[in-house]
Amino acid sequence: MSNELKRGLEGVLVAESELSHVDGEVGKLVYRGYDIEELARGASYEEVLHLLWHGSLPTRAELEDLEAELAAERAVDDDVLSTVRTLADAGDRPMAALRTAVSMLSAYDGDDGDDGDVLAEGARITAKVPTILAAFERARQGEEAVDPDPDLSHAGNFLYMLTGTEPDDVSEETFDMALTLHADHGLNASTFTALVIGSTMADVYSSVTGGIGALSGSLHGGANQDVMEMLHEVDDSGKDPVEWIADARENGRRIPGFGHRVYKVKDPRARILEEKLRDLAESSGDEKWLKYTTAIESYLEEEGLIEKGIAPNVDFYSGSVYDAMGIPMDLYTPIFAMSRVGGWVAHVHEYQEDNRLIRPRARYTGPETAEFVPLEER
Ligand SMILES: CC(=O)SCCNC(=O)CCNC(=O)[C@H](O)C(C)(C)COP(=O)(O)OP(=O)(O)OC[C@H]1O[C@@H](n2cnc3c(N)ncnc32)[C@H](O)[C@@H]1OP(=O)(O)O
Ligand SMILES: O=C([O-])CC(=O)C(=O)O
Repeated sequence: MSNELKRGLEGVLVAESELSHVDGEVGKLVYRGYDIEELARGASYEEVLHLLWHGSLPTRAELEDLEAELAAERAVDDDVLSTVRTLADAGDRPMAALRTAVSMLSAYDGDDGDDGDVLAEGARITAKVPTILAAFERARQGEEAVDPDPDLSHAGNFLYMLTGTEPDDVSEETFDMALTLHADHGLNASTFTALVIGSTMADVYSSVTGGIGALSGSLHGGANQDVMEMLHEVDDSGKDPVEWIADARENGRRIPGFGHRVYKVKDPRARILEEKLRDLAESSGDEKWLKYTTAIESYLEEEGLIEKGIAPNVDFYSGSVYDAMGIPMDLYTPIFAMSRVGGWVAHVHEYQEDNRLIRPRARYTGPETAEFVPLEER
């Protein structure tokens, strides 16, 4: 048994997977062999779910079946929605409220005779996450929840439930593309969390709840909100973005949206989102965040950060895209979860096909022996 310590499990292989591959040296991401760029531009999120869950891009009939399955499962029990409203009133963060609500869903699963079927239960969770998030946001705004519309796509229906208005084509396509881009990414921290939980043969509600918790942190999915907070900080400072970022670097600050455990070059998803941001900024005429983000990236490149392998990741440009769509900042990470739930479900399903309990070890650095002293003598 090897005693080599791999801090943060860097580079450790713990499973085989056919789902997605990240080539961090050249900046390439594929889902089951399909390049992320082609999927982002050519496939809907529902097509990507079919690819991840069922192994192939769907035929028209298969896609219609999956769309109908998801649309039929969008409604969320009133008890769960009432808890969501309570959490919104109490000032809970949306990511925390989502974690609580997903955990609660297991009590209202509907028992379709498929108890323990990861794909069936996973599809139900995937269908309900947008409803939960939209209801949370509406409650915060003092508005009634909007019922899901089964005729709209996964992306379009979320935007509709959020605003009460059917989205235009550009918003729906942009949001759908963002969902596709975030759906899966190898054994990232939240997927690994879901897998560890799944490897004990716990239910998929537990895996997804754990995945949401892991994704919320600032080193992982939470970074998309941090990027937007940084951009506001730059703006509020009245400084030029380059001056601001130079000061931040001098003060030893980590730059959110930069750096990645696997990518040593710019994340291909960041390229696609940057391009999308450029299109949105050009058509709206509001180029502020585009100017700030690109100025920061150029400065960090000149400073040699990118050469050192600390390059823009998926979180660097996504927030500015969501902002252009009028989405509040603290929904960015829950939206990441809304997409990544598809990947979590796919990985748990795949892993459990040939399951082995995941149980690594820590090198013990405590004392060899210690003499026990009873409480009354301490
Ligand atoms: C969807 C996602 O999860 S993508 C990642 C989202 N997270 C972020 O954007 C947060 C900012 N980025 C980071 O904190 C890191 O790059 C991580 C956590 C993503 C990856 O980190 P790791 O692979 O563990 O690298 P680690 O934290 O060991 O950093 C290695 C070196 O790069 C530096 N570094 C890494 N990221 C950054 C950054 N964003 N800004 C400045 N320096 C950085 C570290 O300071 C460290 O330098 P040192 O060796 O001189 O001490
Ligand atoms: O892969 C990772 O470590 C982080 C992640 O989830 C992503 O980049 O989408």
